This record gives sequence, structure tokens and C-alpha cells, in this order.
Amino acid sequence: MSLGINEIKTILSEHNLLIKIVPNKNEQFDDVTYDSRNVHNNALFFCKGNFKPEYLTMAKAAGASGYVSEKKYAEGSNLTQIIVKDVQKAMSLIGAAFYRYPENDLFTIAYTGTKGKTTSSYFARSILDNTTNNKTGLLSTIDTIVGNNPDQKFKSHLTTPESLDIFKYMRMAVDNGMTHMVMEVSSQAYKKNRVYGLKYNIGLFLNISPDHIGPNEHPTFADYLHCKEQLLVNSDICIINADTDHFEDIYMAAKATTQPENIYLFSDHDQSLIDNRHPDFIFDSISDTISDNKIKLVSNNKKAKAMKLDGEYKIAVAGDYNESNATSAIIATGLSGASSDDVSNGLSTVFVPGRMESYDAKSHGNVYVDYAHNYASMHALLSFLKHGNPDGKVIVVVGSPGNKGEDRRKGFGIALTENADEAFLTTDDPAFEDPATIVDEIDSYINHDKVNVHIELDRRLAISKAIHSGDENSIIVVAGKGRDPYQKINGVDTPYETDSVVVKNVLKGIENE
Ligand SMILES: CC(=O)N[C@H]1[C@@H](OP(=O)(O)OP(=O)(O)OC[C@H]2O[C@@H](n3ccc(=O)[nH]c3=O)[C@H](O)[C@@H]2O)O[C@H](CO)[C@@H](O)[C@@H]1O[C@H](C)C(=O)N[C@@H](C)C(=O)N[C@H](CCC(=O)O)C(=O)O
Ligand SMILES: Nc1ncnc2c1ncn2[C@@H]1O[C@H](COP(=O)(O)OP(=O)(O)OP(=O)(O)O)[C@@H](O)[C@H]1O
Repeated sequence: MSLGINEIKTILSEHNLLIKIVPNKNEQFDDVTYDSRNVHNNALFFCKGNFKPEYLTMAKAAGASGYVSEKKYAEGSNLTQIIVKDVQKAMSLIGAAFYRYPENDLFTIAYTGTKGKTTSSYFARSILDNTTNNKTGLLSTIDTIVGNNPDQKFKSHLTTPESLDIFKYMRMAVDNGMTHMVMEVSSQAYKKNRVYGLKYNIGLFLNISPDHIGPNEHPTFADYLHCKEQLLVNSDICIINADTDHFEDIYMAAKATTQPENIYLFSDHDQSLIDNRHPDFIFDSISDTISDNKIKLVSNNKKAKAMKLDGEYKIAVAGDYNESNATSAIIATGLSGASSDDVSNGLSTVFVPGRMESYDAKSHGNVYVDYAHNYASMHALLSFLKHGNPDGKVIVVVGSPGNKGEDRRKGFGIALTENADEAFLTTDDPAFEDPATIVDEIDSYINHDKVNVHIELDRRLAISKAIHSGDENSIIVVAGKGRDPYQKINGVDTPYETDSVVVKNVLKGIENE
């Protein structure tokens, strides 16, 4: 693959991003990259983010023949110089062109929302695997899947990758025969222009609640909401959960670029909405116990009825909040060609790594490994489990990350007070903070008359102690990390075998006792 300087010039000029191009000897680039540790000969190097000029020196030494940046660097002398107004936007547009617009050869379903993106993406992919005969790729927080061979599935680094990686993965997916792509789009992806210029066939908005607000992410809630809404502005068809907070604002964002007939709304009840609309689909919970999750989907108008999706569906993953996640996936996949049989098969067999993974701890109760890591998800999870198990204790292992989402600490304190009986406060990605201080902060928001609190900073030990403290009626929740294979400590991803593996090891130990 290669890209010529003239094409780059046209693209950047069309988008009013070009300040100047000073071509050098090479007018054709054979690779694009933003990382000096990954430069091939004749590459175009992007200077972005917390860039340091020495990276350009490294890139040049490794064979880069041009660079894109917002200013000129002496370190880039003798290289083709492309100076732009916004390097992240330029990188996304040039990335799409370099990889020959792979998004045009994929039917794309893109999810945003504060909670449920990963789960719903797995639901949608599981359904579409039936429809497409396993030709559906995935860009998710957990896994990136660009083909069916084992080496075409790998762990993700970000929820939404850098633009160059998105287009590279999409190209790989197309070349590997994939026809559909389900992806998560974070608000950060819009904030950082990782998806600038990318259009989706279907965009879904699940919900929004305060999260990711802080000096390193979004300055305000309004900024967070605005970034998330951009997904709808860039989608041909929009699907919106009518029960979300800020629904009217979100609907208006969708309507700015999409005709109302291409906007699908769903809810757990009929209601009169903006523009005299009612939800197109309504889902009823038939069963939402810990062991059985089932919904009935009902179309509420002719447009929805024509999709022939009405029916009862079993969902393999527990949690009443997963009913709305499942509904979103049914509508999105139905619009992509899935039949109700595909939906039935997909939802009844789906497995989502690190989300509501259930383990039988015999005389110590039942263990759930789950990714709940803010107030909204912890509240949804614990209230579901407490109501489903009113006679047993709810025991929770939880920590909170350092240097981000500081408001989560208060959220956990409140959620634990509302529905937990015991809490084991522990370490979760402390970054550059002292985990003991983080844990003390969570503790300060817990009402000790309601919750019995233990502090154990060694996460493995905290999990073991929590499981051992349970009796046969207990539910033990290991929250926040799911299948994350690391603890982020002092800027280093320190290997960690994952909560799922730690739980399995503790259970093995119990069997052998
Ligand atoms: C705020 C943000 O978007 N940060 C991301 C961004 O950082 P950055 O551009 O400043 O990169 P950097 O690592 O500081 O380095 C600067 C540049 O120098 C390059 N470099 C660096 C070292 C070197 O030796 N040579 C070199 O060329 C880097 O490749 C990079 O291009 O680009 C990096 C990859 O190029 C990302 O790893 C990094 O994500 C950080 C780690 C992160 O955790 N971001 C979070 C906030 C995030 O984006 N989360 C959302 C999910 C949130 C949600 O759930 O809603 C996500 O989509 O994942
Ligand atoms: N629709 C929902 N509403 C509230 N909580 C939810 C919902 N769906 C999932 N959860 C809870 O949130 C946790 C994270 O879910 P999931 O990973 O699907 O969301 P996400 O949007 O990808 O999250 P993140 O952006 O934090 O990675 C789950 O483990 C569950 O506890």
C-alpha cells in the first residue's frame, strides 16, 4: 500500500487542514505511523499528542521520509514536511486514504454510551455471526477481531483505537473476508479525533451518566455528551435508547443529520416522546432472575413490524440492564439483515469476557466477575444481585483507579452503602497514586452501619478472603477489572493474571481443602 503527496494535498486542502507542504525527494509513502518505535522505510510519521522532538529523530533514523505535524521541527530537516492545522484530524483522513477506505467495504455498527458498549457489541456480533457465517469483525475494549484465524484476534489497547489503527484493522478485516464490523466508539475517540471523517451504517446511543470527567478526559459533562452525540451525527441510521437521560438532546443531535424515519427508538414502556414519537420497539422483561434472563420484544408501529423481530429471546448473560443492551443489538442486527432465528441463537449462546462471569463456589456461594467500575454500573449490578438474592449476603471486592475518574470513589462508597453487606476494598490500577489513599477515600463514603468494610490492598488476597468469607447463600462480586491482564502501577502495566483466573485458582484451592 502507498499514498502519494498529491492525494494527501487534495485531502487536506478539501478539509481546510493544510498549512503548507514542503516536498523533499520522496513523493510516495509506503507506510503511515505515529510511533517512532514502529517506523518502516519510507514511512510518513505523525507527530501527535505528548510528542517529543527526539521521536522524530528516531523516526528519521529508522527510515521515515516525511512527517505531519502542527509545526516545523528542526529534527525533521531533509524530510518532506506536511504542516497542518490539526494533526489528529489529518491523521484520520490520511489513514483512511492510505488503507484505501476499508470502511466502504464493511457494514459498520458503532456503539456509544456510558455503560453497555462492550456487552452490546458482543451481543450484536454473536447474532451477526449467524447471519454472516462468521464474517463479523469486532473493535472492542476487550478484543480486536479482524478474521477467524487465531492470530487475527488480539487484546485491545484502547476502547477505540487510534485512527491509523482503526483503518489498518478494517483493511485487515476486509482482506480476511469480513463483511461486517461491530465497534465501540468512546467519547475520547471523538475528543481526540480518532474517528474524524468516519461514517457508520448504524450508530447506537445506549445511555449517558457522568463519567470520564476530569483533567485528562472531558472538562465538563456537556463536553462528554457533545462528544458522544457525534456518533449519531456520523451514522446513516441511528438507534437510541429512549429511556436514557438527556434523551431529547440526543434525539435532536441525531435529527440534525438523519431523517426521523431512519431513527429507531426503543424503551421498556410505551411513552409519548419528542416530535409526537413513540418508541418503535418496546421490550418487556419476562424473567430477570440471576439464572434466567428473557425478554419479549414488541414492535410498536408499521416500520418496526416490517422487520419481523417480534418474539421472546433468552439472553445468556444475567443482569436486568442487559435487557436493554440486548434490545439495542436486536434492532441493529435486524437492520443489518439478521432474522429472529439468528437473534435467538446469538443471544442465547453469547459469552462476554469479564462481564457477569459466574462461578460456583459451593459452600461459599456464587462468585461474579464483572467490569462494573463507576457508580452507574456498580449500582445497576449490586441492586440486581441484591434483589435477586434477598436472603444472602452481597460481598464486594472493589478498588478505584488512580489519576482518573476520581469521582468514582464516592460513587462506589454510595453504591456499596445502598446494596452491599460486606466490602473488601483493594487495589485497581493505582497509577501514580498510593492505593491505600484511594481505598481510604472510598471508605470515607461508606456508611459503616450498613456495610462491614475490610481493607486488603493485595488484590489476589482480597479476592481469596472475600470468597472464603461467604456462605452457601452469599454472592461475591469481584468488580472493576474483568479480564484486564494488568495493574497499572507507576506508569507500567504490571502483569496480573486477571480476576477470572484468580477466582478460578481460589476455587481450586477450596476444592482441595
Ligand atoms: C488522552 C489520550 O487519548 N491518550 C492517548 C494518546 O496519547 P498521546 O497521543 O499523548 O500519546 P503518548 O503515548 O503520550 O505519546 C505521544 C506520541 O509519541 C509517540 N511516541 C511515544 C514514545 C516513543 O518512544 N516514540 C513515539 O513516537 C506515541 O506513539 C504518540 O503518538 O494516544 C496513545 C496512543 O497513540 C494512547 O495510548 C493514549 O491513551 C491513553 C493511554 C488512555 O488511556 N486514554 C484513555 C483516556 C482513553 O482514550 N479511553 C477511551 C475509553 C474511555 C471510555 O470508556 O469512554 C478509549 O477509547 O480507550
Ligand atoms: N446498560 C447498562 N446500564 C448500566 N450498567 C450496565 C449496562 N450494561 C452493562 N452495565 C454494567 O457496566 C459494566 C461494564 O459494561 P460494558 O463493559 O458493557 O460497558 P462499556 O460501556 O463498554 O464500559 P466502559 O466504557 O467502562 O469500558 C458491566 O460489567 C455491568 O456491570
